[in-house]
Amino acid sequence: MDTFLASAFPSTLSERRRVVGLMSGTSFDGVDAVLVELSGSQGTLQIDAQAALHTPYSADLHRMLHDLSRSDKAPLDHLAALHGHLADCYAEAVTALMEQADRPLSRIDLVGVHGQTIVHVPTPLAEGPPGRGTLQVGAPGALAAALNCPVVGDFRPADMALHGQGAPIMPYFDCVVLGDAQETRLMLNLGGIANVTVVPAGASRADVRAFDTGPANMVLDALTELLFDEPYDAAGAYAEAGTPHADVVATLIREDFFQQPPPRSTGRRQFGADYAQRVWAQVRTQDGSRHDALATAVLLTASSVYQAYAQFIRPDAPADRVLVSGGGVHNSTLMQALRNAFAPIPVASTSDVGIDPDMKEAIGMAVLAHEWTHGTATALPSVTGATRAARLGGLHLPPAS
Ligand SMILES: Nc1ncnc2c1ncn2[C@@H]1O[C@H](COP(=O)(O)OP(=O)(O)OP(=O)(O)O)[C@@H](O)[C@H]1O
Ligand SMILES: CC(=O)N[C@H]1[C@@H]2OC[C@@H](O2)[C@@H](O)[C@@H]1O[C@H](C)C(=O)O
Repeated sequence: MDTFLASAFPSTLSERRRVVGLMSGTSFDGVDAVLVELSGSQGTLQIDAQAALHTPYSADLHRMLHDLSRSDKAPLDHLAALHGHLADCYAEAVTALMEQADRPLSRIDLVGVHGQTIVHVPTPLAEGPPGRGTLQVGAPGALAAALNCPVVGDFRPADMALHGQGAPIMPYFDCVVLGDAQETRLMLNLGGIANVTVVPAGASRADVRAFDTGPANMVLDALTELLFDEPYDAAGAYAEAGTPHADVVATLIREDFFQQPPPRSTGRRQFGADYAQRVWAQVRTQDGSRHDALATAVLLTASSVYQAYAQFIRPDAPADRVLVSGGGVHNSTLMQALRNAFAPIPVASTSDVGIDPDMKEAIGMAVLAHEWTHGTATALPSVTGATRAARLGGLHLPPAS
């Protein structure tokens, strides 16, 4: 197979590649696209960021994704149509990225695409078919055809086949790119969901721990939409004007999910719009305002991240620094709540270590695709619970001409 790739797409396997990474996460806000030049592998990996672009989803697409992920009776034809439509959206995002970089599409050697998670079933359902699975839409094969370029996607199933949760998959990047010989680092991504990776000073991959801590922007966005009719709480201004209801947080944080030891992963099924409604109902019962609801959701995020750290990470690997990525870095109220919770441990953005916090996961997808071509097993069984490390992803090639 590598022989075929080498003859049909020689630049894909050249020492220094131009790789596009595409991420669209649980916030359903749009597509993050990066162009990076990558060379080396694992310990010798070098990343040279060239261009980055966020392309927002249209309001219609945002709503359709919400509807699909919320409903237990989502129409299957809508799902199939979105699988194709998202691939078109990704192709448009890549085209805009390359225009911004002033480079032709033909200069791309490889693409890594995460796809849009619609539903993730890491443990068997109580009712229904047996088995576990994960569904990311945005067909990588269609994207390969649109861009006429090899695409690596479907990063989660191989780990699940080896009894892992198939998530999180960023810890490879956190360890290889952001790990440090002297400093124990806690990487915190504040996307729709909050997730952490701890990389102890000088650690090997087996020492890395990572898991989803619970909600981040997903609940904040749902409350902002419900109460202010806006997509998100810009800079956390509404939350800052409110007062957090600490007893509501104390009640919510006692629930099962927050006690569950890692490996654990979650998503919109658990912390979607219904959950936001519950938070609002509890704040309202105490005559709280809509600003208080946002302040409470901010405190819930910061407290659940800190509680997870204190319970499951600190005993073995006390952190020297917290490095935050994801859209949540722009929410100053949330960042302040995290600084309060973690003090005296400093809480900074990944930009302090040279990684654009808005593009970390997109760069991660480029790196996973690049490592796939090197045959690197990028899953971390210490994180996902798999029986051994899988080479994450599947290769999709353009149709033969
Ligand atoms: N200026 C801002 N102020 C406050 N919040 C912001 C701002 N910009 C972005 N955000 C938040 O960041 C979210 C997007 O974050 P991000 O792109 O990291 O999420 P994601 O990749 O979809 O999620 P995940 O990493 O969980 O898959 C938005 O929905 C919004 O809530
Ligand atoms: C199944 C799925 O899409 N999981 C996402 C989700 O969004 C955030 C968090 O939950 C994280 O575990 C994961 O994404 C990142 C890219 C990961 O796997 O590392």
